[in-house]
Amino acid sequence: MSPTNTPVPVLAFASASTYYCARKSDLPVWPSAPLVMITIIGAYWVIWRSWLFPTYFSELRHVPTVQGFPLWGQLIPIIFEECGLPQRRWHRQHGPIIRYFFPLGCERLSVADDMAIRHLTVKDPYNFPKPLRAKLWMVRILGEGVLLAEDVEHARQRKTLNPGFSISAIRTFTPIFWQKALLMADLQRGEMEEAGKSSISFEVLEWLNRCTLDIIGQAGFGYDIGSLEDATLPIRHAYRLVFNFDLSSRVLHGLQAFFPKSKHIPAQMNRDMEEARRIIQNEATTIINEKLEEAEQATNAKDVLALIAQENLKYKDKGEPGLSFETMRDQIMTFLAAGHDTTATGTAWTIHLLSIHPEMQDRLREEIRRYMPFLFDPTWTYDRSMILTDPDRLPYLDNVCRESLRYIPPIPMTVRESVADDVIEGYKVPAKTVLYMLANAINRMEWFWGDDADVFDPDRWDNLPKTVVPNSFMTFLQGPRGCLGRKFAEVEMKVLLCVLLSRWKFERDYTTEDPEDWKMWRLVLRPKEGITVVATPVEKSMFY
Ligand code: HEM
Repeated sequence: MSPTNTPVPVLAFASASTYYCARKSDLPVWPSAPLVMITIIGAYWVIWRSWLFPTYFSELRHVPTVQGFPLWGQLIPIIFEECGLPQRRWHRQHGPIIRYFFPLGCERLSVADDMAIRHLTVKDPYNFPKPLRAKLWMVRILGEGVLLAEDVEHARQRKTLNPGFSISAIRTFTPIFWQKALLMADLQRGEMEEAGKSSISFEVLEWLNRCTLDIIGQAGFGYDIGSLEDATLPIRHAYRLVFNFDLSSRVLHGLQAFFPKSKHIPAQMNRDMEEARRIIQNEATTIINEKLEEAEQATNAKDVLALIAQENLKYKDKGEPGLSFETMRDQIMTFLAAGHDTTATGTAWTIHLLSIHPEMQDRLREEIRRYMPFLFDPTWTYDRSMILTDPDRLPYLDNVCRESLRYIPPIPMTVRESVADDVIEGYKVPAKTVLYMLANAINRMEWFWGDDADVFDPDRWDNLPKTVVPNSFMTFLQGPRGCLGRKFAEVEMKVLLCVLLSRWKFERDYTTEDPEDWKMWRLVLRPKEGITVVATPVEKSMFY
């Protein structure tokens, strides 16, 4: 029985009592009848949603449940705490599969169990697509590319794009990572010299966002966005608008998850999102106009645009119409967003963690010096043929990156909704159940990571407990819907850290708020005011 349907016996009871009351008390049937009826149905609905349904009728009633009143559910901690933090606590109290409530008694499941995660991500991923409501919110900025496609269409797009993310393809992109990272470091140095100081305080997330945006532009589409050289470009402005964290924006974003139509309310946040969407769409259109022809000629190229162009030609060769302009544009929008903010946020959080763990920072810098001494030589210029610039050779760097991505996952959660009835780890899960996999909870569960799950410790990766399985680390999700750009992001992040740490020693800027105090979720988990660090040159000679 659906909780939203008022059962026929209740309607019959309400009508009969309405009629009886009106007759008994000599009241006119209008307007007393409708009032009595509404009162009875309302009372019944409240009792049904808050008690009868969740306790006695719901097919999910056997799932361990977080205490609270289902009518308003656990909305307050979910809204006011960091994304994933309440669920981390509830999983610790109630186990790896839990039920909690959104307002009006809407049930939600959160899974942090290896087999259950495997079920959702590998065994039956297409029975658990992203809910329409979540998509409607994301589509404005991401376009309808591979991230939001489902089922056969998703499998087709993924197959087209896969070659662009193979190890050999990433190797061809690595020189771009180095060139842009070195350009960023040079520009930072210029800023310090201009200020005439011996150290500088800068917001590292903004720098990294510009750098990774330029990287995805060049590596993904052979297009020079140039946001490192010009911080005021409209495209950067657009992404800044998306991350506006003032109170009214947060409330409206929350509202849109429930009422998508609220995007038409003439509020500042809706105007900002529309402006951002327009700018990002324009940028994607420019990329197609300027680069598609070139990409069509580059038959051996593996960047995203070349792969889309080749697919387009394949259709045309078969006499079919080919991909629509909107399909290509939306795919570019997807990669522009998914391919830059995530890595920038992950790298910025790593810089923050290293700034509050100076001994780890020193150790990492010494490793970089040992493997890549040329980075500390002011006369060195990048040479793309240098095998020594492979950042995967540095074991401690690998540990630091993994641990930072475990400890603060840039995408803290993913949401799914079942299409058909299913059984997950013995629990019957009816169609239309909304389920969460929260990396920000799963990555910290003691049953995977041990008692020190909440400690930031890169060395753990040298000696993982046997309980750690692939699904204990959900930063990139898993399975056919897992992050397509995982290897791309991992190498990019390492290159960025090699360059930044060989140039700068980072300390936390205690004149600013602790970024860990207020992490906000909007596509990624980012600090409200960015991450400001005090940077001092490692080698004076690097700065002339
Ligand atoms: C540290 C950086 C990154 C993290 C933590 C990350 C994380 C994720 C996660 C969790 C998902 C699954 C989202 C969901 O389905 O709910 C995802 C999907 C995706 N990511 Fe990443 N990502 C990162 C970097 C990148 C980069 C650099 C690219 C592209 C160059 C990229 C491209 C994609 C794409 C295309 C998908 C959609 C995959 C699909 O649905 O088949 N990501 N990413």
